[in-house]
Amino acid sequence: MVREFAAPAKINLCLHVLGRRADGYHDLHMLMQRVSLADRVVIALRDEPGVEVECPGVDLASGEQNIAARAARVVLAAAGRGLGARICIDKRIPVAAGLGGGSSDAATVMVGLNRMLGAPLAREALLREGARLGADVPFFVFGRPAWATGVGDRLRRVAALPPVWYVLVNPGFAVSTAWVYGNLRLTSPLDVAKLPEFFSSPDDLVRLLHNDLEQVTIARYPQIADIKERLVAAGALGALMSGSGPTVFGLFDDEALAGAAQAQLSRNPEWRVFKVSPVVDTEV
Ligand SMILES: C[C@@](CO)(OP(=O)(O)O)[C@H](O)COP(=O)(O)OP(=O)(O)OC[C@H]1O[C@@H](n2ccc(N)nc2=O)[C@H](O)[C@@H]1O
Ligand SMILES: Nc1ncnc2c1ncn2[C@@H]1O[C@H](COP(=O)(O)OP(=O)(O)O)[C@@H](O)[C@H]1O
Repeated sequence: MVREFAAPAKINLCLHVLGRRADGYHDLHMLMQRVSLADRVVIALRDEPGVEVECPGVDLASGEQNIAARAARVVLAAAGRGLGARICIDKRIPVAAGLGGGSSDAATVMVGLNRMLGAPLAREALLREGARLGADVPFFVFGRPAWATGVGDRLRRVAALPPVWYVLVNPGFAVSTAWVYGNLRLTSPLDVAKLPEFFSSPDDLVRLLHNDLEQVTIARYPQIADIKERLVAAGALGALMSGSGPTVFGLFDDEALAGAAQAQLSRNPEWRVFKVSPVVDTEV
């Protein structure tokens, strides 16, 4: 049996760091949304045990170090039928970019393989096992826009978000999430009660845009501030670094303007620029 799935990227519309925990991780308060830039994941079931992963054309680990392999192993073990899997990932999401590509691949493999094997894991188990693979994996299993708290593993539905377009600009270098958290200087935490719950217009989203990880990342990579300015000059209502960066997204309420901004920013040959829209909900 062979199946193909889309593994979408995410953006963090807001990311507030509440504090450092005893285990070294940070408690967060985020609004997260999946967008239409996606890796293509092909899963083939095999009669013999073992997992193989390849990501053609990308300098990424293909064995056990690939998070998609670890995700597959969890589901195959739960099925307990001595089966294996071969996974091929067409990486379209830039790697180590703040777009959650690895986490999305892992969640997509867990959910997809689980379905192919007759659902040995219930939704709660997928969320729990996903959290063991990476802090962002449960959000992708969740399958809809969400408020994410804890390390990103506690998820709560958000009322419908307004239709908008985003232009993603990736400057072409990778940033390590662990490095960003490790160099963070914590400021006074946010009063979460002040965050809005309902978003009826694009302006409501613009008011939310905030990322506590921006300062440390921009201090090392000033190009990120430059990209933000260019997106706003090209007509974005607001622009923000996503997650630990370095990808920046601009928020547009007009698709043609977003298209023009994409064309304009694509003139820089070092940048990868994508025009995307929010992904429709897909609950497991
Ligand atoms: C910043 C965010 C925002 O969505 O995403 P990215 O920008 O990386 O996609 C996440 O918090 C990233 O989540 P994820 O990339 O899954 O993190 P993990 O692999 O579990 O952790 C990598 C390292 O980051 C640090 N870490 C991660 C999450 C967190 N809440 N606090 C942390 O301090 C830890 O040092 C950990 O060892
Ligand atoms: N399938 C995968 N896709 C991307 N990165 C992966 C994958 N498997 C393991 N990794 C590792 O995870 C790290 C984080 O990658 P990624 O999820 O793309 O970034 P981010 O955490 O910024 O969203 C990479 O540096 C890479 O070495």
